[in-house]
Amino acid sequence: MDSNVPEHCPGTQSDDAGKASACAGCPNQTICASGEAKVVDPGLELVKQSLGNVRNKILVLSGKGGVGKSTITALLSRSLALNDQDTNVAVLDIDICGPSQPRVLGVLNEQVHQSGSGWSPVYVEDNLSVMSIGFLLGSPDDAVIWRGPKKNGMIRQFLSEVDWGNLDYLLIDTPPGTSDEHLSATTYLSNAGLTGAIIVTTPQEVALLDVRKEIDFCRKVSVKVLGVVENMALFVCPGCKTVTEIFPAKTGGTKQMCLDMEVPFLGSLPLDPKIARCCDEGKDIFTEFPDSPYLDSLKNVTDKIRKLCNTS
Ligand SMILES: Nc1ncnc2c1ncn2[C@@H]1O[C@H](COP(=O)(O)OP(=O)(O)OP(=O)(O)O)[C@@H](O)[C@H]1O
Repeated sequence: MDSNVPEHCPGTQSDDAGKASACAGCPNQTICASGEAKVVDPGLELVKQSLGNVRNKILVLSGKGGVGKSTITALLSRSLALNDQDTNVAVLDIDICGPSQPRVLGVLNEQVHQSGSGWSPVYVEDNLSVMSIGFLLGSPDDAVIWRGPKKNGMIRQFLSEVDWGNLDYLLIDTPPGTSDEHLSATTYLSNAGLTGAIIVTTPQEVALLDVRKEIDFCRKVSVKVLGVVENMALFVCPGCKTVTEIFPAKTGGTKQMCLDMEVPFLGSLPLDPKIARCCDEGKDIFTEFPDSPYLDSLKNVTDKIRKLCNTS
């Protein structure tokens, strides 16, 4: 991080830039107060250059927390990478306050290294890498309490200073909702050619309400919605095989919401306790439980996303 940024910096784009009490003593105070810093963020060009060899850049979003966004990001990355050893996939975790990719992808104790060409991501497989603020924290229990400009700086660094190499897919795991992280990421990525966003939800009404807001956000910032993935829709009892709807849909569920909002429905994934266990332990469900019905559904979702990317 740029250590010269004051902790409560209002940000170069703010009307208070250079004028807030936090700006006192900052080396950029004069340029910020003059309004010159507001004009062009040099990070935009840096990110564009850095991601020049990344074919598909996909944001993974959710309206609510806990609907399975990080899990789907991780498993989708494994699924894309597994399909073809020549397909290079990476995950960027910009959930700065709750990074979970190092744990879910089983690389919790790894460290990132800095080289002449930038930060090297951590490799989960030969063709699957991950970068997360989780690797930079002293301990997984450390809280990150940052204001918007500092988060923006971190995201810019992640997007412009990681040596990803040639990538077919970069999946970006975000925090829930529409906050500073989303605005930063969409600004930098749109300029660098963002393929689109995948939105994750459960069929629960409260989650679907928030998905509508997420779709609205995408439209306002001109991000294409590749589609919506429904998670934890059904539970098949491993003993008696009874199928239970965990969150019964009262107003038509995710499919109907997709029709109403005119966005593609990418598929439905079941609730499977093996998923939760594998993700908590950082194990790979593809090798641990290759017969899990979850994986069949995930494969269908992956195929649809691959097709959407090849055509977009
Ligand atoms: N299909 C599933 N079956 C069983 N458990 C699941 C499934 N999907 C996710 N989970 C579990 O649900 C919990 C929440 O998932 P996850 O952390 O991916 O959600 P999230 O939307 O990323 O949350 P947040 O945005 O708050 O970080 C995790 O314990 C995860 O293992």
